[in-house]
Amino acid sequence: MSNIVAIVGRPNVGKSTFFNRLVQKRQAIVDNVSGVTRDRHYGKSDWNGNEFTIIDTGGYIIGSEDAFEVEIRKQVELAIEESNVILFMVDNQVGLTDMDKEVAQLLRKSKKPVLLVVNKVDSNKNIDDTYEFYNLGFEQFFTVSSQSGSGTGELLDEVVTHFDQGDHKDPFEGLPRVAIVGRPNAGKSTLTNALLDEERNIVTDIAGTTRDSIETLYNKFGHEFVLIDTAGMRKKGKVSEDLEFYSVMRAVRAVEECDVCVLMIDATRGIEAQDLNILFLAERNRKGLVILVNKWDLIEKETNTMKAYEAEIRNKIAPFNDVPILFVSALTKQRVHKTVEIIMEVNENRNRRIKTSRLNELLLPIMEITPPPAIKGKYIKIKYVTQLPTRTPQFAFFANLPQYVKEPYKRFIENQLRKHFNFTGVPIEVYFRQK
Ligand SMILES: Nc1nc2c(ncn2[C@@H]2O[C@H](COP(=O)(O)OP(=O)(O)OP(=O)(O)O)[C@@H](O)[C@H]2O)c(=O)[nH]1
Ligand SMILES: Nc1nc2c(ncn2[C@@H]2O[C@H](COP(=O)(O)OP(=O)(O)OP(=O)(O)O)[C@@H](O)[C@H]2O)c(=O)[nH]1
Repeated sequence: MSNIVAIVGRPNVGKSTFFNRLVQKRQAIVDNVSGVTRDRHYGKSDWNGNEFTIIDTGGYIIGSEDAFEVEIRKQVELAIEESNVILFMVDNQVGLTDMDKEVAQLLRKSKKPVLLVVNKVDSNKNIDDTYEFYNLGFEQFFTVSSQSGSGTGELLDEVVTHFDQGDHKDPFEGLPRVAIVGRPNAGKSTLTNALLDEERNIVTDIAGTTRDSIETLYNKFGHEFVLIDTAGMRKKGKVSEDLEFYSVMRAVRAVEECDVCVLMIDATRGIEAQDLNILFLAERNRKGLVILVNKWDLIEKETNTMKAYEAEIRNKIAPFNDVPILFVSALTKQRVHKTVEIIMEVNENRNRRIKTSRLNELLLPIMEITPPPAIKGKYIKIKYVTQLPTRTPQFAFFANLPQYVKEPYKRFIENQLRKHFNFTGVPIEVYFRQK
């Protein structure tokens, strides 16, 4: 279940300052693990044990005031469609502006909770100035200082009360959940149709109870999974999709709700920055991943075309490149069945559990022959390994001096795990702990 909080508001009110405050601590840790550069629009945070995703919808508005009108409308529509709670931020130092009123107008259409956040209230003596914001017509408002952090706690206490508590019944409990994502026009709808259309009798559409996702059961040829499709992704043409940011934001919810993410690439365009953003999103969320190079029917083939294409992709997505890459045509249904098989295999890999005895038998001798390099004359001794009881593959290695084990050695270990067990398409994590 995903909980997504979106921050909207006119430029310069402090959205990214607030965003950074929330994601900072955690992001530093996550980035360290994956080596991925921080996305300035998307991050993870938590409050009292409630994990959530925070999206900063700002920062890309360029050009004239007219352009602003259009952009802010898109921002707000996206926030309404894709998030669970919306934070509408205004600036107490500047006071109430016409732009704020326009944003408020758009937000009134939302059925999702909107919390008005008056930012830059740096000291209590500014509180009196905030009352003009009552004119925006929101029942409740919160005063914060993104710079110092004051007021954040009270705001978050309220935010988490609006989260999906997961108390509704999932009719597809236990089945793998699959999201098809990719840039506009990559062929997502065509693939969905190819998978589902012809055998209508075994296709059921169930609109999400508290969410807006549409979930469709795929059950053919002995394979069963749930295709998830968010309402926002389905509505076509409502928002122009030319900006990199939008296609990523549209993918956020689908990626969070899935077990396996199918990333579709248009073969005629190749893998692009947006695709990599979605891929990192899946990796950071520890989801299974399958890459489909679609529209392969349009490519002129010579010897090695496929090989070269594949090599280029693997190079671009490194270091996480133990990922299935399939060349398909959703239109002619070429290799669509194979795609299903691979999705199921990746899901199986993601659930793979390896016995502690087997891990130790295999890895201890390898680590004996190739130990981590000694640091300042100190030798690192790894005593045993175990897979953690987590939902996705994570391994703990117990050692005398875990702090001395560096990234390259962790990579080496990860590669050994991948060499001996099938974890294709699955991010795995390796931790070193004190023993
Ligand atoms: N005094 C004060 N200044 C703040 C506070 N929060 C943000 N600022 C300042 O306000 C300015 C704008 O902040 P940003 O976080 O970049 O604003 P934004 O809403 O993300 O702006 P866009 O990226 O243009 O959408 C910066 O100079 C911040 O330092 C605050 O709580 N108090
Ligand atoms: N030649 C060829 N065309 C394809 C293939 N798959 C999709 N197309 C075409 O590409 C166009 C876009 O396909 P869609 O399935 O609508 O793409 P989408 O990813 O759902 O697009 P958005 O909804 O805009 O995000 C359509 O004209 C399809 O007919 C393919 O395998 N081969």
